[in-house]
Amino acid sequence: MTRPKAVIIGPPGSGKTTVGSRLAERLSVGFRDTDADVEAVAGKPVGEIFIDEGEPRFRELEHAAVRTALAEHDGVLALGGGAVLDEGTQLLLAEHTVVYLEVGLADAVKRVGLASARPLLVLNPRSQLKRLLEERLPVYERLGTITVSTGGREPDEIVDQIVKEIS
Ligand SMILES: Nc1ncnc2c1ncn2[C@@H]1O[C@H](COP(=O)(O)OP(=O)(O)OP(=O)(O)O)[C@@H](O)[C@H]1O
Ligand SMILES: O=C(O)C1=C[C@@H](O)[C@@H](O)[C@H](O)C1
Ligand SMILES: [Mg+2]
Repeated sequence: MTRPKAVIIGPPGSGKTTVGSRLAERLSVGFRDTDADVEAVAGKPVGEIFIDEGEPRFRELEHAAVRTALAEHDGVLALGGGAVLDEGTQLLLAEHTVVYLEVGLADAVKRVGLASARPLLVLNPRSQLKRLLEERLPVYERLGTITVSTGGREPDEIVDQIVKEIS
């Protein structure tokens, strides 16, 4: 059965795209990101989907993208930051190697920057991120089969740890 070598989850700014793509290079496998898959299906960037069609529609498209990617991708798969909130997605993840990238509020704020392109963080990135972390941390913790701390660590060092833990 085809399945990803690793599925990467975590909050915005945890480094899912950055670390996930380097992990894929290191393992010589393909990298896929469900945010990009949703953008390809919708024909527009995530931010525009939120504005034109609303968050519930984005979440529907995202769940479909996760289901498809889990079934057909055999490399490294990064999920959008909020994908894990969907109960159907939580069930699908139960059979996978799920890497949770842990990040604290201060680092996440620094990494997403003040002028964020992320639709959920446009108004007040710090307070939005704080609320989002509080709400989601228990879910990330529960779903991660491997938890990797990213604070004060370079992406390549994080990749080293993941490679060790999944092999
Ligand atoms: N370990 C790290 N140390 C320092 N900066 C990092 C680290 N990981 C990622 N970054 C930087 O943080 C920013 C956000 O990273 P990235 O886009 O990979 O996060 P993400 O988890 O994919 O976010 P999103 O959920 O919004 O897609 C980028 O500018 C990236 O270069
Ligand atoms: O954390 C979230 O809810 C999001 C994270 C991004 O990856 C995108 O999926 C979108 O901006 C929503
Ligand atoms: Mg990303």
